[in-house]
Amino acid sequence: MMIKAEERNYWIEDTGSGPAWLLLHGFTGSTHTFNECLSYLDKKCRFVKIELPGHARTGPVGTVSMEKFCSDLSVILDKLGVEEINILGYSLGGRTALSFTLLYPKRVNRLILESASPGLPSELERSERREKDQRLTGLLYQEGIKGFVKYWESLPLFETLTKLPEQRRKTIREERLSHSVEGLAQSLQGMGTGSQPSWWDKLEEVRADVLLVTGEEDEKFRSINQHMEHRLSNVSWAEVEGAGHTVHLEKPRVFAKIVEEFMI
Ligand SMILES: C=C(O[C@H]1C=C[C@H](C(=O)CCC(=O)O)[C@@H](C(=O)O)[C@@H]1O)C(=O)O
Repeated sequence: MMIKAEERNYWIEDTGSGPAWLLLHGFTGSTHTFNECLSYLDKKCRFVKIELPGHARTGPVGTVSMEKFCSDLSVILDKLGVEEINILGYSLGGRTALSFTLLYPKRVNRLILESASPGLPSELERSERREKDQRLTGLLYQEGIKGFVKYWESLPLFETLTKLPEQRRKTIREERLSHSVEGLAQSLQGMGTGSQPSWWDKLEEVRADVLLVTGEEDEKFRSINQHMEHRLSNVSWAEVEGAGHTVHLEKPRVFAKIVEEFMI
């Protein structure tokens, strides 16, 4: 269903009953992203899935900053009658989950951050990342969605996905191809890693119980999460053997077990 927040309409799926969990996909993802791993969950939960600005059925809604999206999310949760929520976020969705937790601390109970970061610590790094994402936007417009996805799939960060059976890779590719150039460009500009605030100096303020999940073969985000762990108070960290950045797709059963053990 579509739910309006200010002048933006978001695609939302609200299913099940029990403790409410908000599921936030990564860049080029959709509400389908966690479907396989959730199929291995026994625990009954209410799942609220949303397609982030610029993605899939939400589509291009203008350039939405991380803070503005979190404000929209609070409106959407109000409209769904959800006061307190638990959040599972992957990559971009993890950065978004952490942002919402810090901006609306009374609303978040438990937080699972898969392959996520609190942003970039210095303005120089953020500026350099914004320039990099601007070049990525140029590639989007130059090559179109098919050419962009071909490039995106080839990034070293996703090398471990090549081990998946072709049919699984085809499904992931179809999800990445389901977005518009304009939508992904707006996502990069508004909610890109270099566009959001750095939360590094605020991690100790997080009161929610946090579970960090990284793939053992994702060196970059293992290192980031090592630093995050030192700054978070109520935190545990699961490193998944034989997985890279996209743990929930590479090891869906293992990921589901880790998540289920953290859910209450
Ligand atoms: C390539 C880098 O950064 C991107 C990597 C992961 C994030 C993501 O959401 C990818 C989801 C996916 O394709 O499965 C993305 C983000 O946080 O927006 C980053 O731009 C990198 O080397 O840091």
